[in-house]
Amino acid sequence: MKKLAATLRSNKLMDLSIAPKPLPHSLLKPLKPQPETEIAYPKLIITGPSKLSGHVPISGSKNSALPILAATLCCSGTSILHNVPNLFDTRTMASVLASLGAKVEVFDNEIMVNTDGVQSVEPNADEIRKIRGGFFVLGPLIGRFGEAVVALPGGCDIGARPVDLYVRGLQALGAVVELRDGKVQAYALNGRGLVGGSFQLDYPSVGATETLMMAACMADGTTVLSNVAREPEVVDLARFLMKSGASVEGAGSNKLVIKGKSQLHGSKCTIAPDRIEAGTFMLAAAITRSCILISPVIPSQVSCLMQKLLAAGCKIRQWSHDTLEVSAVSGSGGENLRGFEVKTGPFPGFPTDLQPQIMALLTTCNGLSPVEESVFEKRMGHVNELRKLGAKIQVCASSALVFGKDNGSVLSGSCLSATDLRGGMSLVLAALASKGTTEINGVSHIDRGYENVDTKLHLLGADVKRLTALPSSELNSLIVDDSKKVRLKAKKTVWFHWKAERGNQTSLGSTKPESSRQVGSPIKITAASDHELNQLQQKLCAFPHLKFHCLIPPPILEAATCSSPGSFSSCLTLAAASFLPPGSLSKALYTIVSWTVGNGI
Ligand SMILES: CC(=O)N[C@H]1[C@@H](OP(=O)(O)OP(=O)(O)OC[C@H]2O[C@@H](n3ccc(=O)[nH]c3=O)[C@H](O)[C@@H]2O)O[C@H](CO)[C@@H](O)[C@@H]1O
Ligand SMILES: C=C(OP(=O)(O)O)C(=O)O
Repeated sequence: MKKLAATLRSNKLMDLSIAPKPLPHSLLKPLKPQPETEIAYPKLIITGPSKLSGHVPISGSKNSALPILAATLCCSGTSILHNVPNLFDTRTMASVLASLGAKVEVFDNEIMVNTDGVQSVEPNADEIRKIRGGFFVLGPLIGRFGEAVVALPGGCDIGARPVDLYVRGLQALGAVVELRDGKVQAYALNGRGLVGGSFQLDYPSVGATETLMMAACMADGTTVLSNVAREPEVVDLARFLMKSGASVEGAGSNKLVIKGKSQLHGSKCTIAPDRIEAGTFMLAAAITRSCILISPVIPSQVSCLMQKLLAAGCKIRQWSHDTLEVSAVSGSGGENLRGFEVKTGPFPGFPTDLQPQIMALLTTCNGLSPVEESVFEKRMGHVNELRKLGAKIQVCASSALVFGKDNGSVLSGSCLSATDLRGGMSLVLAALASKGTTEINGVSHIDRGYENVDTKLHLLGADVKRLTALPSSELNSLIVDDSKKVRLKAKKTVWFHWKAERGNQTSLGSTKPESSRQVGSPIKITAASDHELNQLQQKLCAFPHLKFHCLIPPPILEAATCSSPGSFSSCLTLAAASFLPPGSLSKALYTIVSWTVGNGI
């Protein structure tokens, strides 16, 4: 553990007699995650307009579960978390903890973490870069072990999302913090551990508040953090830490007073319901002019949204302490909902994580609705996609003006791509209200934050289908014979879903192999080198979304297999071409931009 501190101390460039200086703001911007391949699958196919009815169960909160999972690193022994949503982000967080040496066991919605075997202060950087919440382990690691090396995080691409407040806050607690090779490297300056101190955040950042709170719980002495975030997820984290033996006062207000303890112990915790998921389903009821029951939800956590929906003309009834009924059925005013103004802000302001979804609703209301995004500077990615459905929205920087139904917004199905979590969900909501069929690509963004979203909508009566790439378990073998031919065998018939482009035309298709090319009979791909063969194998084994650019001249379309060595991408192109229906692409030069193997529609 002390290796990092020793290395940093031996660095001649670093003079420990000088107080740490803040790192330049520009250096602290997270690296943008580089998507290796096109994210097309899974897709959702939604046919609307939908009418919803019945009850929807709300899962545990992603944004509470992530910092609480990080906080288990503060605790010796075992922590048991119930009601953890089964999401890409929580599974990734579990791998982050495991990469440090923690024992992590996942049973459906329960996660047990035992940190007694933690041997590293450097979590797997690839996992950290996939999500935002992974970065929060910085606080517990430096708090408990005196040092940490954590890669800059990923998460939704909705702004620069720098981490300067985390760094300056840790420096105020006596840490030396450096940025090297895209990683934040930190150690406690006095060689023992952090010391309590005071720090005022320039902005009430949720992640920085949570990270500093966890670090301060194990600092020597008292820490005062001011202008902190007041979000319910911060309160949930404080509750878990206090159950584990910490002393945290003021959670939910803008000032935290934390008395450091030398040790915290594992405890049990039930993750609170996800207020953003609940809010999204409230909006689903409104946009489809339906009536649904939503529980569990803590009404005070969605009061901002309730005010907006009531102003629009929806009816909301509280059935019990954690059950709401949201109704926008025709006859009760639902046909003609009124537009309204939205400005996002830190809690108790309107949540930025509901801005894209409420914008979808506004496209179906009457009147002009101004929307101002004040938390993230680049959270308008959904607007272009909503426009493809027929929405009329003008954008200027972080503000938008939504022209409602009476100003010409009429939604009808189209082919869309999700580019971030909540933006993706706004497309789902709009698709539910659209006439006809909408295909939504990039649903993996939505799966980061909504557990079983398609099943929940289906049970409410929506016509929603999920199209997935075939799971690798369905593939029974990838055979490489002596002549280095790669054969893909599947247990059941697979389809090839492809996307081709010619000029500005895009063509999407799904091809079932002809009988002569049944899966089970091999796709033969000759690789140009062992290296390319390895690359191909790895990609196919991991169930890939292969992306390549290669023109297919019509004569080669006739070829069923590639018999001579060529480049990796041209071999794949030929393999794909061999599965296209004869003549489908032969009339013009197309570029295959992506293809995947999956189930039939
Ligand atoms: C995993 C998680 O809990 N994610 C939530 C968390 O993200 P996250 O914790 O990343 O969001 P923050 O509250 O930190 O970000 C708010 C604003 O503060 C800025 N900032 C933040 C830190 C910093 O060191 N410097 C800085 O300038 C950000 O760029 C952004 O403009 O809160 C956001 C705001 O409610 C939510 O949208 C996210 O869903
Ligand atoms: C922005 C979000 O997530 P993250 O911070 O994990 O990217 C979100 O949940 O809307």
